[in-house]
Amino acid sequence: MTYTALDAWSASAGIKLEGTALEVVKSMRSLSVLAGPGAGKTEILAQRANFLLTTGTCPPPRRILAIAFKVDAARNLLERVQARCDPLFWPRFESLTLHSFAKRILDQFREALPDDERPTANYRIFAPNAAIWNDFRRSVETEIPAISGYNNDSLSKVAHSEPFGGLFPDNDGRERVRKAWWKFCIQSSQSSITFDMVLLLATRILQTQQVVQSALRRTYSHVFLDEFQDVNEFQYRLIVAAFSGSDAVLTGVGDTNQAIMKYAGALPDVFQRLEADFFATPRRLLFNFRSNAAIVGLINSVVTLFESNPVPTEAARKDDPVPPDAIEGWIFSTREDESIGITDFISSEIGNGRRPEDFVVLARSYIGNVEDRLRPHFIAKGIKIRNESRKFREIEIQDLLKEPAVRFIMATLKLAVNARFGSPFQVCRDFLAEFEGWDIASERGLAGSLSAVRLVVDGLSAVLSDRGAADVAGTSIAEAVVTEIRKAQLSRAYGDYRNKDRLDAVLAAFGEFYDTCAHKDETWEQCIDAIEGRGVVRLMTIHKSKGLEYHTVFFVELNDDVFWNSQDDANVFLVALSRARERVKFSFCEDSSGFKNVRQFITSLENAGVNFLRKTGAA
Ligand SMILES: Nc1ncnc2c1ncn2[C@@H]1O[C@H](COP(=O)(O)OP(=O)(O)OP(=O)(O)O)[C@@H](O)[C@H]1O
Repeated sequence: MTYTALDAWSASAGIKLEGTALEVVKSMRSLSVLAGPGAGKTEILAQRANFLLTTGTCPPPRRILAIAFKVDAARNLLERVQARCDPLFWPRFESLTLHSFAKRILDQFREALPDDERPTANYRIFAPNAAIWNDFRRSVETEIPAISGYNNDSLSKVAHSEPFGGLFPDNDGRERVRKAWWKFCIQSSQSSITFDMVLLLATRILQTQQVVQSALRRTYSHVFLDEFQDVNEFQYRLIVAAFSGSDAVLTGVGDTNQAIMKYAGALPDVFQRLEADFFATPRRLLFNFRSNAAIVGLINSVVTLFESNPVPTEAARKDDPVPPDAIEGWIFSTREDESIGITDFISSEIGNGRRPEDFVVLARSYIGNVEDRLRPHFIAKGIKIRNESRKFREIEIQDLLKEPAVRFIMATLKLAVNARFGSPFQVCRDFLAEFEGWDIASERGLAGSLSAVRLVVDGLSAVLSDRGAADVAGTSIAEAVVTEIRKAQLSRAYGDYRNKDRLDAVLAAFGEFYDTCAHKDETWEQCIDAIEGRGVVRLMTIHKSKGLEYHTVFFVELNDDVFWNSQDDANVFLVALSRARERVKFSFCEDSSGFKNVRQFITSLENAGVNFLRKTGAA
């Protein structure tokens, strides 16, 4: 293996790395990096992985572990590393969510737990609802009469508090409740445990089993913590148990303005803790690579509405041209006028060569209502629109497409109909190699995965038998790709699918969603584009826009004073605002019930440089 000399290493084409960004990429010590939206946090981690692997700074057999807090963030980072790094190197880069990291420890070392804390091998993960808390109360009310004094919230706190007798004295009533909950979850023929319990158990294993802890520490020389602002206490403790006091170099990256998870208990001082516990040096990235100068200016002004001493970001694209309507507010008399106005605007932009997928319409909630209002106008103009929150079998489209089973089906389908968008061969091969445990860096693994790809594609082609997309049912495609054997493999590879109903629901949802995308007289390519959202204008809630970027962002339905009452809401709004590359439009309607509450917000936007126009429905 040939390594690049440290000072001969350079960033991938098109990526500008200077100053602090370059220092972060090449750092030999732990860092805690704060950066605003669009600062290139994900890109910097991808470049850092490339640097560490290709220069031999992370030497084999040691690996890099990247921990993210959402499945798509973990996948996005892995894809960027794969795209920028030679296949000789990137297999030593692992990108996991913290949950899957914890689950992996639990699954491998479950046996090390004492009897009363050890879930059964076939344990399932659940989120307790009111009915389950009631069941629990009923099951222990004779033994612990005080249980009636606990509401669901306090029950959840006690149940998931510091376990194993660490927090409450033995004679404290709460300790009895906690123990009873663990017994309730663990001691049946199939244990049901919460995600928090998975984290606690994995932490427990690392704290008590030195061999496991040392093996983990030997494996990883570098650890990335992406979206670190979202870490809560349990999650942080797992990271401490895994790596505190080791030689691992940690890189924690995050953005306090994007702390979307505050409601889930994210730690406000998590960066300071990283600095104290891991001797991480603080760094700040001040550029925004995504948005043009007008939008960066707006973001900086809006931040001052919510924070007393914000650190402004600088537009890295300061020399790029800015469209005259880059930041604009629109006021319509009625919602009907608004729907016509937005549709006409997008339609004329598409007429000028912009793509439908360059636009997103964001609302805080009730996105289905927005869809109902816009759809007829979009149809009349021949533009496809998609509400990413629309559910099939309780799964939102946006989440459905991220499901491993669906990504595997889509890659196979593309190969079968010869639609090459998005490296389907590589995706399909990697899935199959993962299912079979093949190492594609080895000759045997590569040959095995190639013939497996051929086999699965041939199997699907036989089912399609030269028919058009609309003549094949979505369920037939799902069944042809995800056979019973593949189902078993998927459930081995992805903990979520261990619950058979869940995998079946994903496959059924895919089938139904496919059927809505396959139209008569359209080609396979059009069908695949419709599934993957090319050629469609998207609608989504602002929460779901995190991590994405669009040319033009419309905000609608911001007519809600509740929205501006908390720092969390402000953060969510800032995340959404920073999705825009070139243009942001804030649209308000006078006939919506919340309009009377947004005067102050409109004034603030005006003060921040947003030009408000009174609009009519007509183009
Ligand atoms: N150093 C760089 N040089 C040029 N372009 C860059 C650089 N870093 C990032 N970009 C581009 O800027 C955009 C934002 O980058 P990226 O998604 O990595 O930022 P982020 O900080 O992770 O974003 P966010 O947290 O707001 O979702 C992307 O289009 C990316 O390709």
